[in-house]
Amino acid sequence: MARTVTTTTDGAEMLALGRLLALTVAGQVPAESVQFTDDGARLQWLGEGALEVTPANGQDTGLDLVLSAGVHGCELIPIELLDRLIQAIGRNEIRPRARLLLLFCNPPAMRQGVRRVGSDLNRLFCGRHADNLSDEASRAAQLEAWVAQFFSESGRRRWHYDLHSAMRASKLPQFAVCPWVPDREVSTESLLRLRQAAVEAVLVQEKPSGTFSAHTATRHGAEAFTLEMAEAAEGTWPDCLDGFLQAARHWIEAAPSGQLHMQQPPKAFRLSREIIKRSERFALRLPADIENFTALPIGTLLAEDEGVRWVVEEPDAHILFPLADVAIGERAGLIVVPRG
Ligand SMILES: O=C(O)CCC(=O)N[C@@H](CCC(=O)O)C(=O)O
Ligand SMILES: [Zn+2]
Repeated sequence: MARTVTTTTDGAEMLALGRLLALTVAGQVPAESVQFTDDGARLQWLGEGALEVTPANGQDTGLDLVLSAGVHGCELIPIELLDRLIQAIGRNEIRPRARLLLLFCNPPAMRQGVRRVGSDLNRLFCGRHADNLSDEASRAAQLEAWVAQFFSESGRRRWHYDLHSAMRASKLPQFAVCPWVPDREVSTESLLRLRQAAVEAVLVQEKPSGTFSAHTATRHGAEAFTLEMAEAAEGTWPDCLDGFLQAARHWIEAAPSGQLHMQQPPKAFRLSREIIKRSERFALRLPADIENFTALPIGTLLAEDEGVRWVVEEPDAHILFPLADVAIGERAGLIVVPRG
């Protein structure tokens, strides 16, 4: 049985496939595409950046869990979080009792440390790659194909957490975006599970989008979220990142969820308005370092564009994802308000 191992700095043995991040960034094909942990979990390299894990015989508890990161190559914290989880599986420290699909989504952007090389990958899912000939469109199609194969068995629970980082401080350090699914309200249990992972807020979307989590939610019925992980200034590691790692470990090991019902669900927001960049004259009129979820008094000027001024009209408004450096026609910020 194939079993290339390396030794980590603390002397522990690590399966070569536990180094998926290093393989992906180096553009290497592993010598062995299938490996087994000491406990018998099966790791299979599917292609660049993609690893499928099958629990050892008799250990599968019926959950299909997708964890993805690196859709935007400059978002380093989520990439590190996923790497830590994969390495822990490769060292047999985390013992999977769920099927896993672990994805580093955008290797070219990760290599360059940029949000995107060409098109924004996270706008090309739900089939939106179809009329697009870019490399990102092919990657979106490939990711969709892996997910479709992974979720092909009916009757199993399906979860997907797509890990991102908003690249700015946030009044609510860790938050989620819940994609819109026709005729489906987000389940209380999945919201409580977010809280368990140290997620403090959730933006509940009310219209379709082309994100990866929207794809798995709408096409595969998965409980899917984009998670915006907390920022960590150099040399720091906020507790909520460990909170997420601990929760993810519990999900992978199918550990009892404990006092889930005792948790308060995250604070819910809905989208009031999307600020769309219409021309090269677009300018944000907010401080460059404004934190996500900063409250916006009525009358605040947010942005100006050709013939348009974005001024706050709604009570209890907050800013999310302000970013002027986007393509024309794309979102340059969101005005969100508490939900119901
Ligand atoms: O847009 C930002 O400021 C960076 C964070 C980020 O990449 N967010 C995701 C949100 C996806 C969603 O709405 O589910 C994105 O913009 O793709
Ligand atoms: Zn992102």
